[in-house]
Amino acid sequence: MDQDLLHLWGNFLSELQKTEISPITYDTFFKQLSPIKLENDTLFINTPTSFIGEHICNNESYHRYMVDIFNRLTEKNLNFKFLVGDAPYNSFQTSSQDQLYERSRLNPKYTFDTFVVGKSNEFAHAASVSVADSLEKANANPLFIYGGVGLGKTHLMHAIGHFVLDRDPKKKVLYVTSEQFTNEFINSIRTNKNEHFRHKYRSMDLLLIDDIQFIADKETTMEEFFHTFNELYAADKQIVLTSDKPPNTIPKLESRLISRFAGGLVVDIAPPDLETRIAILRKKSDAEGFQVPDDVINFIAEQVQSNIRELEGALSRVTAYSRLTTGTISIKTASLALKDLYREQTTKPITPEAIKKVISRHYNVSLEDLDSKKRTRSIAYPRQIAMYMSRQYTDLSLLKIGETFGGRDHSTVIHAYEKVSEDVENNPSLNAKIHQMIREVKGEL
Ligand SMILES: Nc1ncnc2c1ncn2[C@@H]1O[C@H](COP(=O)(O)OP(=O)(O)OP(=O)(O)O)[C@@H](O)[C@H]1O
Repeated sequence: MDQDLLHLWGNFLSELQKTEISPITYDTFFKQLSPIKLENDTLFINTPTSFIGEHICNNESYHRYMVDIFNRLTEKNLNFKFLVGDAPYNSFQTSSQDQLYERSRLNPKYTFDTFVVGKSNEFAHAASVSVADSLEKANANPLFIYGGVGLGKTHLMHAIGHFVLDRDPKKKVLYVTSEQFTNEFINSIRTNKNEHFRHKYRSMDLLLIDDIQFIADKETTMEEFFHTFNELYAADKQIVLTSDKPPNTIPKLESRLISRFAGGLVVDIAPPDLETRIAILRKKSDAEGFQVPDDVINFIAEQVQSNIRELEGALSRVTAYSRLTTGTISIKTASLALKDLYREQTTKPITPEAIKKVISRHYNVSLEDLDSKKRTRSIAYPRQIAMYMSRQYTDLSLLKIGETFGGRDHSTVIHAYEKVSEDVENNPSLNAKIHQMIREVKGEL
């Protein structure tokens, strides 16, 4: 086979693995493909079964990843034709609506319509809708969304972009990760195009920057971002940022940026509760046209608890596995499909009570003292760690956690969470200790 084509395909696969495509989806679908030939901007791809080709063609975000990555690698907008054996099977081409989204780098799948709202994300969702709906006013500027991996921050950010563009396609909207921002900035210096870079970013109506925590250790990029931010802010242009932590706990982030971020609207997304996970799976399976029985949806939702990206990956794996084996989706096929990935839930549930017991043992503090009003450091700090763990490892709201610690209010829990998050970042041994304690809570040690 053409070595250049093989090389291109290898680069595509390794780029794809850096995206949000889950390892399960990658193994189940993309790894099975192989390139045949590249002819007149059309890439012919072999798929072992029509199901795999169909699955990829019907999924707009997979399409987007393919278009984006090949565009970067070849500087061309390729079309793709899938073949099963030698028979033409299916193809997709880039439409003008796609081009608009492509300019803004928005994923067509991430809209408010496809976002399931539950207790864990309702505030972040409401804030995002309000920002999108009143763009001109830029009342909450910046909107800063933070939370753990795979919980929907990027999705909400894109949804804001879609809402704005659907209402007015002339608006200048741009989504970038902080890594892309950094790379473009560095390239602009290298190629003497810094003015162009500045003009591009500073003329946006809506700038969406994902994973902003990654610019914190890059001083010159941070400086550039600071000026971009100020200019957009002064012109009442909306900025939306996401991060894995709140602004004041991002290590090495300059204090002038912390105060600007905190001056906008800061909202968090927590891991979804069971009901929300079920609703997400139902919505995804309906959207993909999968007929998944309720008991299987419940089963998957119970297996995959903390991360929505993994939840989606598990659903894809179950449907693919069922179709390729028995042809029907049942609890039996689902548990076989997931058996290597998720051990049966034999661990104990994580609750504030169980956390307090472990903390009490490790720090030699009584359970009564953890709930008491005592503020000596030897009691207050273990209490703060227990609150942090309750926030980090359970679905409970701040209010509920406060209640279980002797009726404290939610701001005390936020304060404890932020303080301990910062300590965890700066102190690897505390981080390790918390991991060990959580394993004890789960009964694994
Ligand atoms: N509430 C939701 N409803 C429907 N789908 C969701 C929801 N939240 C997340 N998802 C889906 O889960 C996947 C991961 O979400 P997303 O990429 O937005 O997470 P993230 O918080 O930005 O993660 P990371 O920190 O890793 O970048 C996406 O496919 C997204 O569509």
